Amino acid sequence: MTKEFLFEQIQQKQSFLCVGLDTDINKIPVHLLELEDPIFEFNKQIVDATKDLAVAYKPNIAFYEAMGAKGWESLEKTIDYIPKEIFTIADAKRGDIGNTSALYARAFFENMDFDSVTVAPYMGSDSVKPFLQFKDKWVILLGVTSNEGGKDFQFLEADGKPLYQHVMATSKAWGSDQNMMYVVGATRPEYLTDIRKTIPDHFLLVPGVGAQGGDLQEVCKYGMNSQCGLLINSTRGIIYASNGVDFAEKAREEALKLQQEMSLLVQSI
Ligand SMILES: O=c1ccn([C@@H]2O[C@H](COP(=O)(O)O)[C@@H](O)[C@H]2O)c(=O)[nH]1
Repeated sequence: MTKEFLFEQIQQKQSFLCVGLDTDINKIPVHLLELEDPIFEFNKQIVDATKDLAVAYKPNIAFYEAMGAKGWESLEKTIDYIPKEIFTIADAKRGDIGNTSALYARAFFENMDFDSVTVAPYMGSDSVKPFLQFKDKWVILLGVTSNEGGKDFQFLEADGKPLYQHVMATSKAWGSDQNMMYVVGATRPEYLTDIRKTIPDHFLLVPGVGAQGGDLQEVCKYGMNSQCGLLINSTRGIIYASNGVDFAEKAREEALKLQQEMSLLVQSI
């Protein structure tokens, strides 16, 4: 998917919501467990209930890998089911020596038809560049993560700048704002002004709204750009709003609350 198309979708839907699909067999409603593929059935109903409100879906690969071969099957069916105009993110946090990264890239971009994959920058350029060889596919590089432990390394100073700034300033030359995005946690909006000085035009994937307590307005105040520039992810706050038979309906209600807030913000661009 191109950046222009993504922005068109944001304008059309008045939304920059990314719904996380971290589907945990132990958390889904019990009535689904008697079905052949409960994980896929859950995802299908979440997608059906939210697809007019979301511009992206983000399955976290851990939730599928943990289920073995059956989990990969549910993931493949989910990706095939999501409408093509919706941006898909394999939240896999991959990255390895070049020839290994090339195979990770094939797994998500050729074997499965994801639009993007999250990649950890720690192993440097040759671990990231193989993911950038695919037309209209995206790398989403970890920048400033939302978790408490993110501060263990990401803010350490080198040459007067925090490590995450080195990551962004160096890596942006490996691709462009047409094939790279960065993860910036919603729990750390105070870094967005500085981040926008380094990468004014790139899209940011922002997890941490909802269950982790990140604030949508704060993120938008400092992180939005003229093409929106943000994909805001909420997972547990949406998909586990209820664990009863009304789970999809309640998920829609939560997604709608965020979309309505986003609509006003899109209009202000
Ligand atoms: O810095 C990061 C990077 C990734 N994540 C992932 O996003 C979702 C968040 O889920 P919530 O339920 O909305 O908290 C999840 O898949 C994380 O692994 C992140 O939270 N922070």
